[in-house]
Amino acid sequence: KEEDFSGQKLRTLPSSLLDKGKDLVKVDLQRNRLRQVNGIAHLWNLVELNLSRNELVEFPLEIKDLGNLVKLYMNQNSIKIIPEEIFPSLKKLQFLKINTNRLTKLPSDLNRCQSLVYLNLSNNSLKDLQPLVGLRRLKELYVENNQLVELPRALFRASALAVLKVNGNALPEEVCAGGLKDLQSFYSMLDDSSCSVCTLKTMFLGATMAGKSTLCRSLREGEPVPVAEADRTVGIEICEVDQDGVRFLYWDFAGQEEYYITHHVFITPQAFVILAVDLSSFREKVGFWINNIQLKVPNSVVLLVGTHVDQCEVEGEMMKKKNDIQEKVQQMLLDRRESLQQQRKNLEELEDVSLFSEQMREIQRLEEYVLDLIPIDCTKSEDIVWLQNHIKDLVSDKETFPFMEQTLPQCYQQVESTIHELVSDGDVPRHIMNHDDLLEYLQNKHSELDHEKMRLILQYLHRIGIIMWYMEIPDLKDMVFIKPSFLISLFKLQAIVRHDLVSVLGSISSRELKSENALQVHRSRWINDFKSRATLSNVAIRILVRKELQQSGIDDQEMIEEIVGTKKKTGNLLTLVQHFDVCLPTKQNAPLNPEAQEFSPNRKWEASSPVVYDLEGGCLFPSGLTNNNQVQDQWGQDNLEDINVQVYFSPEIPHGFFHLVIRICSLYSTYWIGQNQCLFSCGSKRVLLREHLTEDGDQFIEIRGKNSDLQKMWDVIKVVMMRLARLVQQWRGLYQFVHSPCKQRGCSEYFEWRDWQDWLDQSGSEKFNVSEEKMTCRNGHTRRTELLFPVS
Ligand SMILES: Nc1nc2c(ncn2[C@@H]2O[C@H](COP(=O)(O)OP(=O)(O)OP(=O)(O)O)[C@@H](O)[C@H]2O)c(=O)[nH]1
Repeated sequence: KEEDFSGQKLRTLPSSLLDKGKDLVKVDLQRNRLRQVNGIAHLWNLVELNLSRNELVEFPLEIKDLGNLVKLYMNQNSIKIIPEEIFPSLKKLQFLKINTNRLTKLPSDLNRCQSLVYLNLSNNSLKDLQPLVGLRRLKELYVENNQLVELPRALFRASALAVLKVNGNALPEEVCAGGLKDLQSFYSMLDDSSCSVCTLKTMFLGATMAGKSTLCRSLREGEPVPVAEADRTVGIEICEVDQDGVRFLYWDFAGQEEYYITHHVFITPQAFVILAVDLSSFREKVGFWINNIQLKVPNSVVLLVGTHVDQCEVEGEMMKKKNDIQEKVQQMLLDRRESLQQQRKNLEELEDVSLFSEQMREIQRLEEYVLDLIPIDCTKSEDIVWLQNHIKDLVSDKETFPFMEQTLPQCYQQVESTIHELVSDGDVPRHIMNHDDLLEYLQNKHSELDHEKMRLILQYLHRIGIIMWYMEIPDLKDMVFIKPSFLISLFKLQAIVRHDLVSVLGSISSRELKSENALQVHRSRWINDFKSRATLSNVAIRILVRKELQQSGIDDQEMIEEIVGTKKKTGNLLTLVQHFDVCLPTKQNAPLNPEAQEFSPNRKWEASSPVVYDLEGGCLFPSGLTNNNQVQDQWGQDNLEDINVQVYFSPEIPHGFFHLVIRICSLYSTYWIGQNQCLFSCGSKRVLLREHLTEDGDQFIEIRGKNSDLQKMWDVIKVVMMRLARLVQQWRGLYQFVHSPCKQRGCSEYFEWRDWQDWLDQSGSEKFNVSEEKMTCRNGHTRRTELLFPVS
């Protein structure tokens, strides 16, 4: 009664299948090359049909005759249109997957398929979901990554709907992420009254001393504002400028290398980037910046602004430099486009192209937008005014900035004004407010907004940077930074993210040491630990932060304690930087206590003198590590029988990416970290992550496991790859390939992983698509498959 014809390169339905006629209830035809399924109507008793990952362009009309169908898989084809009059006949159909196709429109009678409970329409190009209104039993609906600008209100009134996923559409991000309830709240607010707003987050990026702060402040004032060299940006500075109906939120990023690792947190999609380039200097790495931006936010608009024109001494130097940079940028973009095209072509040439439809979509989505370089002299009024006008013209172009205008409920603005009033009234001296207090205050003024609605508004205000509220961090969710500049200045205060840390540590006075019961010897150890192991004791962090807070005039002890933390409780600030992966918590290993009382069941066990375990933890700053010695010592030699998976990144591994990868290791209790390697133990298994970077070559991260129990090792590798994949989602311009290298010494061949994304997707029903017992590489070396692939 069941037939499995999957993965057989079929182009038509075989007669051996069709002959079975009414006897069949379930057929699996996934991973073939079917463009039509003529004859399928013979199988009129079918209850489940899987046609996913084929080459269907048209939805087969004959499916209409399969009136007993309960489950239908049509995902990962190239279907463009579904004709009318199919779904009304499928009276029993409960489950339909038609995600990852090319649908632009749904048949208007889809809502007559009244048994539907599960419907997946993600990854298409749908603009309208009206045909879904009236599906009374629908419980789960997936419409992620389409082109929806609006959702029919009646959809939410369907009482059965319990899951609705709409990420990746032109709807406010936080609303989509929140799911059904939030969508309901949002639309009910929108129904009350709406307005359209133009907000543009503008980020100033570029090398240190390039003139970012000068540009930012001068554009804000409309005239040159000199910035003293001593007044370098630390962390990020934010300000707001209203110009001709457009609200610019300027984010001025610090250019020093120490801060790059915090950038990824604040660089958000749909932004305008002003990339400052010092034309009088020869150290500019424009390519580095553009690459970073492209990898993280491929759809942002980048304007290159060349500064210091007045300091280009030799005549013609400026033009030469400008042309040179522009040429290089053009070449870089061209290379990138070509490499994307090549990747696409490679995929298209593969035998079973349907397997790669998800990847193809990803590649097509990537595009870049870099505008010509504008040379200016930041000390000249007319240049600043000219740039201001130029930006004004640019942003008024809807093609360049399609995302700028959004329709939002009117109450969003009202709540924002209330918060501004609150801050300017000076009612709250602290810039930080307890979440419940803030909510109470706001609800007093806006009684029509319930908790849920207010939360959505606060989330929106957080996204655009008006307030900062990290509701996803348990330790911080009760706290709202109603003045984000304060948070940034905390980062600035954050004694620990700074370029001159060693000298700051050296300047800690005896009195300051005493406040934490520390001695001079401790101070020396902190300096040594930081220099040699990139680790800083929590005690030192507390001293530095307290000092900075006091220096900036904050004397509220309760608040200082909350931010700084105590021996028992981590301060807010540390929680924050750890959450942002700027540093990792480390435990200083306490030596085993030989006096410790042995544990035996049923006998009361008492801890030995707690003093032995009272060594305080610290923070590790991966960016400060300079070698891999410790990791190497622990790992020993590579072994030919190690499990070895290579995850390639195209076009390259982003700057600072490996520091985030390290985080994966730190989730296991025993781990060692080096400059570009990290190692962890999970039970008896050891797994090494190693970054391979060459300027011109392929860049990849190697995951290597010492071969103990194979199945268990693959399980651990799967966890690592899942975390890696989740991390990569933050770099929308990044593309991954996975290989297992041939295990023969000296052989450069490899085995390509195909279905690894499905393998990682725990909800995916498909298994890993390798069935042979042994695999042979192109050079003829044979190995057992389970050493190369996680065969289930
Ligand atoms: N003569 C001249 N000086 C400029 C120009 N642009 C910036 N400067 C000066 O260059 C120095 C560095 O400028 P900043 O704006 O602080 O540079 P930044 O990129 O913000 O630097 P970081 O904060 O370290 O990242 C300051 O002293 C500016 O006054 C320019 O076009 N001409």
